[in-house]
Amino acid sequence: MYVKIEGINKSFLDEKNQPIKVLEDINIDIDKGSFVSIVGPSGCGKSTLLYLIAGLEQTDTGSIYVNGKKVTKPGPDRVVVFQEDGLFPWLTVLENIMYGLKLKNIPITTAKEKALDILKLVHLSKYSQSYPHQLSGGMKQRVAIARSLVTEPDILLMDEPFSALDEQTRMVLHHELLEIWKKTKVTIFFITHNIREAVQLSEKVIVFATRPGQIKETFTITTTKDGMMPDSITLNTEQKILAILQSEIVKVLKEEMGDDYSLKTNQLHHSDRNDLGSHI
Ligand SMILES: Nc1ncnc2c1ncn2[C@@H]1O[C@H](COP(=O)(O)OP(=O)(O)OP(=O)(O)O)[C@@H](O)[C@H]1O
Repeated sequence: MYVKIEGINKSFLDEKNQPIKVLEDINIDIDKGSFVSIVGPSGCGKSTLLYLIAGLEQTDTGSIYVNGKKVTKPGPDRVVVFQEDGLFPWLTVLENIMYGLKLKNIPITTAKEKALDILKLVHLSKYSQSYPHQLSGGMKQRVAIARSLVTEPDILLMDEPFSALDEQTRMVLHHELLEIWKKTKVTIFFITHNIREAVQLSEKVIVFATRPGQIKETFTITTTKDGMMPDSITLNTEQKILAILQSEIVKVLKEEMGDDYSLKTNQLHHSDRNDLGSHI
C-alpha cells in the first residue's frame, strides 16, 4: 500500500485546555497514483487529517506511512495545495514556479526548463512573465498547482483548492486537474465540501461522520473521468452521499444550536445537471 493511515486518533485542546477529540480510529489505504477525496461536515477533521499526512501535525496515536516510511515531518514527497493560491505577488508566474527549485539549489537553466514544461501542462505558457494580480482566480490556482508539481512530489494534498472559484472556472479546473493527474500519475488526496466534485474527480470518496471524525462510508467510483457533465452513476452516488451527510449535518447543527433545531431538507442543495451539484 502506498499511503497507509493506521489507527489515527487526534485531539486538540480547546480554549479551556480541555481535549477535544477530532479524529477517531481512522484507517485508510491509498494506492499509488490514485485519486481519493474526503467529504464530511464542517469541523469533522478533514483538514487535520491532511495536515497529519503532510507532517504538519502529529498524531496522538496511530501512524501514517508513505511508501513504507513513517511520516514524522513535512517532506518533498508531499505538497499541500490550499484554497488560497499563496503566490508571491512580487514574482512573475515563472519566478513563482521556479521558487521551490531555487530553494533546492537546482541550477537556474534546469529550473527554468522544468518551470516552462509545467506551465505548458497547465496551459499558461503565454503568461510566464505576468504577475499574479494580472491573472484571474482560476489562472492563479493553476499556477499554484504548477508550482506544487514542479518539484515532482509523489502526493498532492489538496485542501478545498477550488472552493473560492466560480462554478464555470471550477469546471475548467476539474478537467485540467484530471488531465494533470493522468499525465503525471501523481497521487491526489482531495478535500472538498462539494459532493459532486468529489464523485466526478475521484476513484474513491470517503465520507466522514461528524466530530470526532470517523469514516462513515467509502464509495468506489468506476466511471470514466473527464470532469465534464455528470452521468447517471455520478448523480446516483452523489444522492447517496448527500443522504448520509444530511443526518450528520443535523447532528452538528443540533450540537451548535440546540436540540430543537430542525433542518429543512431544501437547506441542503442538490441539483441535477445544470450546475456543480450538491454541496455541504
Ligand atoms: N491547531 C488547532 N488547535 C485547536 N483546535 C483545532 C486546531 N486545528 C483544528 N482544530 C479544531 O479541530 C476541529 C477539526 O478541524 P478541521 O479544520 O480539521 O475540520 P474540517 O473538517 O477540515 O472543517 P471545515 O470543513 O470547516 O474546513 C475543529 O473543531 C477545529 O476548530
